[in-house]
Amino acid sequence: MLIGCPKEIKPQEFRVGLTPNAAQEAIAHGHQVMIEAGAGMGAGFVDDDYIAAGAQIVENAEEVFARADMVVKVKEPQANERKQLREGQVLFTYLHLAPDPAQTRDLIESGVTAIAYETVTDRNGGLPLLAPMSEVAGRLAPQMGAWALQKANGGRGVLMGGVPGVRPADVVIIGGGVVGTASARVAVGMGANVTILDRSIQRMSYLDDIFHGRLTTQFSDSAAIEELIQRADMVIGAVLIPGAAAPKLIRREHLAQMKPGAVLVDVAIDQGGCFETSHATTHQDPIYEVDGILHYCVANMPGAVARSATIALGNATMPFMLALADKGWRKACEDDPHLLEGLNTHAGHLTYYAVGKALGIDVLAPSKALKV
Ligand SMILES: NC(=O)C1=CN([C@@H]2O[C@H](COP(=O)(O)OP(=O)(O)OC[C@H]3O[C@@H](n4cnc5c(N)ncnc54)[C@H](O)[C@@H]3O)[C@@H](O)[C@H]2O)C=CC1
Ligand SMILES: CC(=O)C(=O)O
Ligand SMILES: [Mg+2]
Repeated sequence: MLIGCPKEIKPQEFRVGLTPNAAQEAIAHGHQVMIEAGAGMGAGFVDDDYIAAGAQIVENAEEVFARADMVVKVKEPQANERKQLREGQVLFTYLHLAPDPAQTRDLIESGVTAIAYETVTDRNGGLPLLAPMSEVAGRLAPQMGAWALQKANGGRGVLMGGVPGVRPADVVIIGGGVVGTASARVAVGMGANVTILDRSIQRMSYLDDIFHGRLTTQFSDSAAIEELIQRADMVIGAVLIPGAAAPKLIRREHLAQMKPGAVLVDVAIDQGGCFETSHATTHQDPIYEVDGILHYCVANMPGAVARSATIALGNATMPFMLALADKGWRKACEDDPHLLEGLNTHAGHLTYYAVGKALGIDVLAPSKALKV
């Protein structure tokens, strides 16, 4: 199979879909790999690294999209990239379709077989291709929030760890999955007073165990959220209902009850965000203010630490990428129901139920899509 990897074109996205190591593995499996010139630069991989791995460098993305049997990327295809996708081609990348009707329509119309990293599952009920980036974004969230809390950036001027005789920042984390746990680890490490909310008692029990009383867990209902945000300096939104649009847990009227200059970090923004007033921002212009409350809503946070994030993502995607290349998408998905969960569009059909529900589009069952 000919595997192609274009340079990412989303603003300030420096990750790359294939590392030189992944390219070398694919070539060892008998495949050909084509990389757009300069695609790895932002993550510290030069063209010569790919050439040494046995890959071919091509001058532009058009050639990658035109020739590749499978396109491997990081971010959802942008409008210009979507025009170049076609039926019979496999696209393997993050998609986040539920909050993105335009992308969903374009992918369906293109006929491409699109497998979304964020909906591939594992046998423990986890999301193995989302988890590495959730680890990264989760660790970044308190760091970005702490920066926004600084007075010069519009924040309350509160230091995360406080100082002797002065209270630390109150940090509320909604959602105690991979992002929430990683955020808690960093916020606790910075000395903040951390409360983490989830709806899974089992998950809170795990968090209670591993943090040894260094944070408080609380069941996530609207009363608890309303009470906690009134004294919060920072709220981190880290909920997920896989594949679905994020529930809006803080609405605009709640902002008036918060402390002026408090910060909302909406990590769940790639699924539409869990605060009503959130809209996606970029690393170039990451924060904005609504009713005196700062919002940080960067939808590709790991792009800020592109090298660490690219390697972490590449480690996770490699076995799936190899299975897709070795067996073809159909056999790979037939053999692995967890990979089949990643199938979001195929041959003009939407094949993921939570997206269909969010956007009101009919869905072809993935098991039936295997036969189309
Ligand atoms: N902005 C960015 O750059 C990035 C964003 N993300 C996003 O972060 C979000 C979280 O991802 P993960 O932590 O990997 O998911 P996860 O599945 O590990 O954790 C989600 C948690 O939310 C909990 N939850 C669901 N509904 C809830 C509610 N109403 N209140 C409180 N908790 C609730 C679940 O029980 C679960 O523990 C996703 O939307 C993901 O796409 C992930 C990586 C990068
Ligand atoms: C998960 C995701 O959207 C990202 O890493 O950018
Ligand atoms: Mg994202």
